[in-house]
Parts: sequence; structure tokens; C-alpha cells
Amino acid sequence: MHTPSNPFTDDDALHVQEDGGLLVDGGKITASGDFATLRTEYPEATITDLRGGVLLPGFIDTHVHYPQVRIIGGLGMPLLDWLDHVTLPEEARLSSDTYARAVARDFLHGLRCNGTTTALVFGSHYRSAVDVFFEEAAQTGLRTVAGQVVSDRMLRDELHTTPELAYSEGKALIERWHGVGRARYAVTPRFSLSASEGILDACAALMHEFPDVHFTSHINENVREVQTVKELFPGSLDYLDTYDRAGLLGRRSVLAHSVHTTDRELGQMAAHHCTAAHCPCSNSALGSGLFPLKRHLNAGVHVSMGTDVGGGTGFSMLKEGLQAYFMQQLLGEGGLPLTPAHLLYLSTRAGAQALDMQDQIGDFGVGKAFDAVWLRPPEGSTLDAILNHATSSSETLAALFANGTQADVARVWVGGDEVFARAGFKGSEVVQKQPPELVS
Ligand SMILES: Nc1nc2[nH]cnc2c(=O)[nH]1
Ligand SMILES: [Zn+2]
Repeated sequence: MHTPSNPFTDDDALHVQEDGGLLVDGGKITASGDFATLRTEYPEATITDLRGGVLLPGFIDTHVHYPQVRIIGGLGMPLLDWLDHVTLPEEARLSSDTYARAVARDFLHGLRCNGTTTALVFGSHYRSAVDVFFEEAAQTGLRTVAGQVVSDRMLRDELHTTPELAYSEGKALIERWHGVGRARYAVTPRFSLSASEGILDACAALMHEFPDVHFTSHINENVREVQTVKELFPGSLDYLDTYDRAGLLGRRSVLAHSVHTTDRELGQMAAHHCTAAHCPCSNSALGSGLFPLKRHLNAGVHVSMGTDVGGGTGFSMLKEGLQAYFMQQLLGEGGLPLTPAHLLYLSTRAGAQALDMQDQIGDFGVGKAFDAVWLRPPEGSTLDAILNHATSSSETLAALFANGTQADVARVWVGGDEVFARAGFKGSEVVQKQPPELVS
């Protein structure tokens, strides 16, 4: 199942192929269709038998923090208290490369065992911890868009930098990592609350010098945060304007949360072709608010989804999709009722568009990379029972979002390379030269 078009504008966006096949060559999809037909057309192809499960495009998480994997689940505090008491002390521990490497491994494992194949990752404030992250990411084969997080006020001294250092360290990281293997770079001021105009200008200088890097930050997440930003930037019209004035907004800009965004800001986000990364579990856990999805879409703002680990509650994009659905339900008249097709789109293709990678990933179209997650619930599990009795593909997809967890992820590929296999599902155990019924 995949969504090669946008279900918010196309009622037939969900494509389902029962007993389908994908021909993969050099990591890319070169043909697709009915399995029996493909088998006849390509009799020499090695067959990976994925019956008994559902194959989806790999999930794309467009907002997730690598230093926060070990503090997931700090409930009971609003954003600014949670940052002070839980998050920033942990982020300061990444001054040790040894600690950073262990955290990076935990983080990357969390992504791939949940079926996430591409992520836009908030890095560390420490340059060396960002190097460590890219080194470890290269080992896993995942696609990552990541960058050094920069701030120069309001956090804690050891996490602050200067505009000069932010520029020089950012430049060195971009030259070392951007476009190397599956890595890309994102210029990442933490949020305007912890950024002077000088540091936003340093970020803009990097984006001017390297026009194809990405930009990401937070926006309008929490009422106290929004009020503080207003006081810190008296010359700006609103929160978005603090980034806009610096020249940071464009097609590759992803702004996380956008819960309390005004109509003026939405209009400007649309005009700049920015993406809002919706993080429903985090918004619920930190009590940030109910994301106005309808207002974003009506204004023409592209929306993707992120787990926001560790403000969020885990790496599962299935859980994130379900929470997005819940929150729209809770908004009543103001909400947008979401179908399983919307949830799949938000978890996959919408993320590819946010990263301007829609020509390479996000669906199973011919020419796309084979980035995929095979969901196969353990035999005897409740989800297994539900799927065995589902009467339509839409029911199946709804059940995956409502019930699916990490335990249901059996195999994961990026560019045709297997990056995760659950015990009992290692590649060789299910790959045959010929399907069993042809063996005499
Ligand atoms: N959710 C979230 N919001 C932020 N705003 C600034 N930093 C953070 C963070 O780490 N998490
Ligand atoms: Zn965040």
C-alpha cells in the first residue's frame, strides 16, 4: 500500500496491490504490478517472499531529537519547564563523545526498528557530537537530514555558542557531511527564544553559501514560549517573522509544531512553501495544544509529521498517525476527520515532500528508491487476528495504525539494503530463487 498522490486533494490517493510485486534493481524500483505478471516478465529475478504481511513505504519522521532518546517519557511538565529540568541537562551530557556515540546508537536503533527510513534530526549543540551522529548514521544505512543545534541565550552556558562559531562549525560540518552517502545537512537554530538576531544571521549566511541545505527549527509550540519570543523580538511582527526577517524560510524549511500560528503566519508559510511538522504525541504529552490542521491546509501550508522524541513518546510513526487522528477527532467541528490514507500519507510521502526528496522516496513509484517497511504482526497477536479478518484494505490500514507497534515491524530496507530484520526474519530465511510452488 502507498499514497503516490495527496489524499487531502485526491480521493483515490491510496494505492493497494494485493499479491503485488516490486522489481528492485540497484536499490531502485524498476517495475511494479501484479506478482504473477512480474514473475513471468522477469523469470531470472531473485524473489523475496513477503506474503503474510503488509509492505509500506519506509516512514519519514520530519521532527526528532537525537540527544533526547534516553529521556523519552518525562511527563507532567509544560515545554519550558521540561526543557530546563529534563532535556537540557541531558543534552549537556553530549559534550562527551563516548556518551554521544552510545546515545546516537540508541537513537538510530529506535528509528530503524520502528520502520523509519528517513528522518529530519535535531542534532546536538556540540559539533563533535554531530560528527559522531553522522558517523553512526552512515553505519546504519538510514537517510538522515541533520545539523548542529545552535543557541546563544536563555538555555545554559555550556550549550551556548556565538554567531562566529555557529557559522564556522556549521560550515565545517556541511563540507564534511552534506550529500555524503545518505546524509544531508539542516541548519538548525533551536528556536527563536534561545537565538539572538546575530545567530539567526549566521544561520542565514550558511544557507546563502550552501543553498541546497535544509532549514529546521521550532515555532509556536507553547503559549509561554510564544509570549517570550514576542518580548525578545519587539521589532518582529510575530514568531514566524523572526525567521523570515533573517531570510531563513523556503522550500526546504521545516517548522515543528505550529500549534498557535496566526493567519498572517500561515499565509507567509504558504508563500515561502515551508512545511509544518505536526507532532501530535509531543503536543499531547507537553500539553502544547491541538494542531489546527484544517487552517494549515486551507492556507496552503504543507504538513508532514514528526515524533518529536523525546518530547514525544516514542519512535513509532504508526502511533503518531493514530494520535494525529485522535486530535482531529477531539477538535470537533474545527477538526479534519482523517482516513487511513491520510495517516499513511502523513507518515511517508508528506515527509518526502517536506525534505524536497519526493522524486526519490515516499512511495513505491517506478524510479523511487526501495525504502520500505514490512509489517507482519507476530502470529497469534491481536493485530494478527484483526488482519486475518479484515474485509478491505482500508480496514487493514486502519488496524495497522490503531494497533501496530514496533513489535509488528519485521523487515526494513533503505535503497534496497536491509537495515533491520526482526529475529526470525533475516533476509536469507525468506528469499528464494523461485517461489515454492514452482519447485518440482
Ligand atoms: N518539543 C520541543 N520543543 C522545543 N523547543 C525548543 N527546544 C525544544 C525541544 O527540545 N523539544
Ligand atoms: Zn522538537
